[in-house]
Amino acid sequence: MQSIIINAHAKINLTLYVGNVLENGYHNIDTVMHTVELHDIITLSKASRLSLAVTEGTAPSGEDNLMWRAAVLFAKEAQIEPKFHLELKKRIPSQAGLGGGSSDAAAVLKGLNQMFDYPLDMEILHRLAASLGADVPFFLYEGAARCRGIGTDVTLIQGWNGIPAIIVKPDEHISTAIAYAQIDMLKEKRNNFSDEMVLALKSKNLKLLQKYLMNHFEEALFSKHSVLLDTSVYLHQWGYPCGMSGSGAAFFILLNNSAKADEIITTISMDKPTWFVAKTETII
Ligand SMILES: C[C@@](CO)(OP(=O)(O)O)[C@H](O)COP(=O)(O)OP(=O)(O)OC[C@H]1O[C@@H](n2ccc(N)nc2=O)[C@H](O)[C@@H]1O
Ligand SMILES: Nc1ncnc2c1ncn2[C@@H]1O[C@H](COP(=O)(O)OP(=O)(O)O)[C@@H](O)[C@H]1O
Repeated sequence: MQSIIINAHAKINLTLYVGNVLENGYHNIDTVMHTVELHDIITLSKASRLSLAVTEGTAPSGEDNLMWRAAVLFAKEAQIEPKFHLELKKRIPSQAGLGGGSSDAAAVLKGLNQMFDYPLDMEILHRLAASLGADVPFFLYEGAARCRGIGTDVTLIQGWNGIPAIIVKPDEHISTAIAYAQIDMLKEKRNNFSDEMVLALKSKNLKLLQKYLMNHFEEALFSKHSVLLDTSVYLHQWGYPCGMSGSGAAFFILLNNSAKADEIITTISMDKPTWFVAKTETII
């Protein structure tokens, strides 16, 4: 196989409980993540050297791109020369809590493994993924999962395919590391509803899902970033399940009706012309 094209999907966090901080600065978390259809497009080709081109949208080029680091790690572990061309069409907004960079990195690991006829097993891929970022292992599996530890302990759960969704991102960028530091300042935190969220997905009950959405980054960041609080209030006006994804600044709305999603998107696009707004759906 000379080349391969892969869709690298975004994720949303339906729950995100942040617990204690570890000695290395990372935090224990408990999060229910779900893949959505919104995706970057990655093409991997055999070449004479390692190169990377971003041909649509904006993302770091060269070694600063997680895809590059994933390719180097893969080649070393598989004991082959890193001679690949990596092409990225970037459609997932960056620094948004949608895991775009992590998903791209996982797609490179999976794609190269397929291209070279599976030299690495899932356990090794998981280890390489975890060394690239706490969110990366989830994207090896996709669908729906409960992720614990620092996010790298992935348990697959029953997902809910095809919930119409809207992804919205105001003009704000939040660094994940800074967002975690803000959580350490919180005196009180909401309960962890991850057990309940697993059941809400299993029973495909949108009301239950709405009841149990939670994200500690909302509590930590809304008081410091008024744009985020304002966005949350604005998006809740329609009465559908709505929350911030990961460490922000993207939000999602989940609906029971695709036509209503179109209507809401038209309104948001008129009210907030500079925001990123996209219609998508959950996928498993
Ligand atoms: C918050 C979450 C929730 O899904 O997603 P995003 O909002 O970034 O999408 C993840 O935990 C982000 O995972 P990821 O983006 O892979 O994190 P990494 O690159 O490994 O780490 C970035 C920084 O976040 C902090 N970090 C990350 C994970 C974790 N469990 N505890 C942490 O404290 C560390 O300060 C680290 O230096
Ligand atoms: N392939 C990539 N796509 C996007 N960002 C990347 C990529 N590789 C590295 N990065 C870096 O990672 C940072 C976080 O990006 P991203 O993964 O989109 O954030 P988040 O996890 O918050 O959704 C970016 O600011 C960028 O500098």
